[in-house]
Amino acid sequence: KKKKKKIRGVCRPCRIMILVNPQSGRGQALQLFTGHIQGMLTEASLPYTLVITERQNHARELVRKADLSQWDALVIMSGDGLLFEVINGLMEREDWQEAIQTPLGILPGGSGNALAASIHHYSQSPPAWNEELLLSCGFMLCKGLVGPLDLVSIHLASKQRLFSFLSLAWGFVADVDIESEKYRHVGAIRFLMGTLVRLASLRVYQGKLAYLPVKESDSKTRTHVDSLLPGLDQPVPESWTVVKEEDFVLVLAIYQSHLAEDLWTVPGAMADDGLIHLFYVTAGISRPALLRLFLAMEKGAHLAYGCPHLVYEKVKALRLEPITPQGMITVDGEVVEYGPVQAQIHPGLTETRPPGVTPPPPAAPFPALFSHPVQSTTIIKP
Ligand SMILES: Nc1ncnc2c1ncn2[C@@H]1O[C@H](COP(=O)(O)OP(=O)(O)OP(=O)(O)O)[C@@H](O)[C@H]1O
Repeated sequence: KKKKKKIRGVCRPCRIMILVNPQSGRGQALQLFTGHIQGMLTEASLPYTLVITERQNHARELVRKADLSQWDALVIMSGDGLLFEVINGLMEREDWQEAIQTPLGILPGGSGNALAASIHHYSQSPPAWNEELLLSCGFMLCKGLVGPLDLVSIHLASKQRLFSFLSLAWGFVADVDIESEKYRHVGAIRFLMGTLVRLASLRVYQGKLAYLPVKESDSKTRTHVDSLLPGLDQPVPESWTVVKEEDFVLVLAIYQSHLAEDLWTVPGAMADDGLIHLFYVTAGISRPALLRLFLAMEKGAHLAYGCPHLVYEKVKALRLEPITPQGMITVDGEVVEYGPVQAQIHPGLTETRPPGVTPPPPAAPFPALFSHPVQSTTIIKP
């Protein structure tokens, strides 16, 4: 049984900062907030402060400087990109260890909404899309339960280090995600449109892939300082598996169940399972077979096809070194510098419940809010 804590339950009302990106999705996030969420928060007597983001990195700068003692939770109403900004803004702070434990929430306002769809799925509710998903996330937010969330630390060739809660993608998935942004006015269907366009000009991407597989005997012990990752200029350790193939159609490392509202990519994933779910598709797959995989993903049935080009591994760390000179790599759906990249999971391990906070009832729904309970040894900033 998962332990969950409540952000309320102490003697004063909870204070929530809600960051809304008015440009996200079809540009209706603010209207969706006022139409569906505002009344819910008022009825639940949850005081909040609304911040409307004005530009890229606005939220990142804001949380980097915010007095976090003023806030019990930071909630994002946008796509996954704004949460990526907020998490990295928190990790850039001097007091990042404490800052990253601030409960974070998400209300779907984008066109992908992978984390919102994943959280809804973990709550064991039947699938929901669009406004129904928003309402579900709004209800979960009002219930105020907090659970742990895994983070993945990502190293780029420029020595930049990023923190990711969703995915690292190269090849087909990254291309579709970015190329389909121009269809964002159509909502979630943009991914299907992007998939069809990219299928028409299917590419093979050359590169080297290696990973550290999870072993049965592995316990979810706390890891040190990206201890699994050698320098990017060093060879991978012998315990790693080096993939023989070097011609790929896609490589996708994902750590939540959903890649988008209607893409149930990892049927067994949990928010804090301590795993990177690594998928890759090798060259030679036909266009119809690739399309079938993505269509089957809506019901989480893609692995059942036994497609010989699709490989799925549970790993703790991985390294990708593209050989193809140009291409797209995305982290949580955002483009990052193209080149060698490696990643390691940091399990959202311990769940500490502050003294005096009553444990939630056993039948409590899954939390809508997450924190990453880091220990001083878990992640050390460069
Ligand atoms: N007012 C704004 N104007 C333009 N861009 C903004 C604004 N506020 C935030 N952003 C940026 O928009 C980017 C995209 O945000 P996000 O992924 O959350 O939404 P989205 O792209 O609509 O979602 P999805 O990827 O699911 O379609 C983020 O990088 C964020 O920095």
